[in-house]
Amino acid sequence: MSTPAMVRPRPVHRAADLLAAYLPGSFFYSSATGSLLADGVHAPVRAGHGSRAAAVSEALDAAAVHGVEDPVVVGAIGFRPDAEASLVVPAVVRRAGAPDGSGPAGAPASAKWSITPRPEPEVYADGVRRALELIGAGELDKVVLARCLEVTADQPVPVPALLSRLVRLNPAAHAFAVDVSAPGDPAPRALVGASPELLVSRRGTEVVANPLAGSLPRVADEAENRRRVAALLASAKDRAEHAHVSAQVAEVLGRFCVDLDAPAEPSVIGTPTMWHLSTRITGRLADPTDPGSSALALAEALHPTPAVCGVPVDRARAAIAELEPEDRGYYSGLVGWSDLQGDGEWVVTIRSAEVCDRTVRLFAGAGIVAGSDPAAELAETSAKFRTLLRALGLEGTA
Ligand SMILES: C=C(O[C@@H]1C=C(C(=O)O)C=C[C@H]1O)C(=O)O
Repeated sequence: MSTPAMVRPRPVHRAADLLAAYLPGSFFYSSATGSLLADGVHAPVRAGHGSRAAAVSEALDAAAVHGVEDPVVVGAIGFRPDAEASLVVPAVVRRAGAPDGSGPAGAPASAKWSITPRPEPEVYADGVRRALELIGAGELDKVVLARCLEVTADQPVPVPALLSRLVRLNPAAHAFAVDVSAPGDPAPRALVGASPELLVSRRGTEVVANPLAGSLPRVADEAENRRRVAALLASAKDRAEHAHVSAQVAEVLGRFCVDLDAPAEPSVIGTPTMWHLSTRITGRLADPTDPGSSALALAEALHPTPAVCGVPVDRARAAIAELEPEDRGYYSGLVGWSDLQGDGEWVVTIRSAEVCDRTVRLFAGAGIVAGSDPAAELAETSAKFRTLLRALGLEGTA
């Protein structure tokens, strides 16, 4: 079994050192398994939907032939099949352990802000009603509807400080910052976030996925939080919403794995702002030497899970295109890294924003199934925005 890149013996850095060294244009990723900072571009990886995993393996092989030691590919892929992707073999990679809560916290930006919801909250709630009609008519079983907050400051938003605060406030999350600048952007564009959701990781033969779906906002009062956790576990609506995701993830991984372990009952995980039903699914790869079983190949086979799209997937995509006025861009896509051995870690791009100069575009979505309540779904998206709003120093706004 190959040793995962992030735990290979390395010159010792602390996650806080990597965060302090992060500059706009770098790639940063941290999770409970370690941290990675990548700079420069040895080679970009250009490939479309369906051929990315193969292009990534080729780019990694070519980088190894060119003498790059332990090459990795890092980056992000957008939601739609024809969406943008930003994948590179970086020139320099530094690794460290998991964030330990130390390091720069970065003061909240003191800028003046204006916040524009897109669409207006009532329009989002109307979209939920329309989705419920489609579900009632038997067109759909589940669809995830998202909305956007466009936040504009009176000065450029400092991405390093925002990233540091995201990591400090969400030490257990999969935190990331990816340069997603594209031709035509008025300034460099960064995708930043603190996702609670592991799409898939692969280390040697071991595969792990941790789908989430079915949520309630977390509050300050601990007795109320205990009630919410119990309510979530007891809610038939939330369990049905969750089961769509856990079943699809287990079905897809079952094509690649032997010894798949998919618990029948969800548990609850907490983030600083939310409670989610969660299922940790593990498996052993049938053929780890097959390039078609790389971490990114698994991620592409899973994406989009019903945690961000819906069931059936094509009708859910069509409903999203009809009911969401804003293009999702990188939101609800995937972010992560893959190495030469095919190991890697890819997370669902949620609790995220795209930052370009003075503008921050936040997205948050909620799964709609029979029994969903438009006001509760709207409140759920507001609560999900809190991850980024807190990091921006804009707590209490949505
Ligand atoms: C779509 C988002 O989150 C996803 C949807 C969830 C839900 O509908 O309950 C829960 C966690 C995530 O899988 C988001 O945060 O924007």
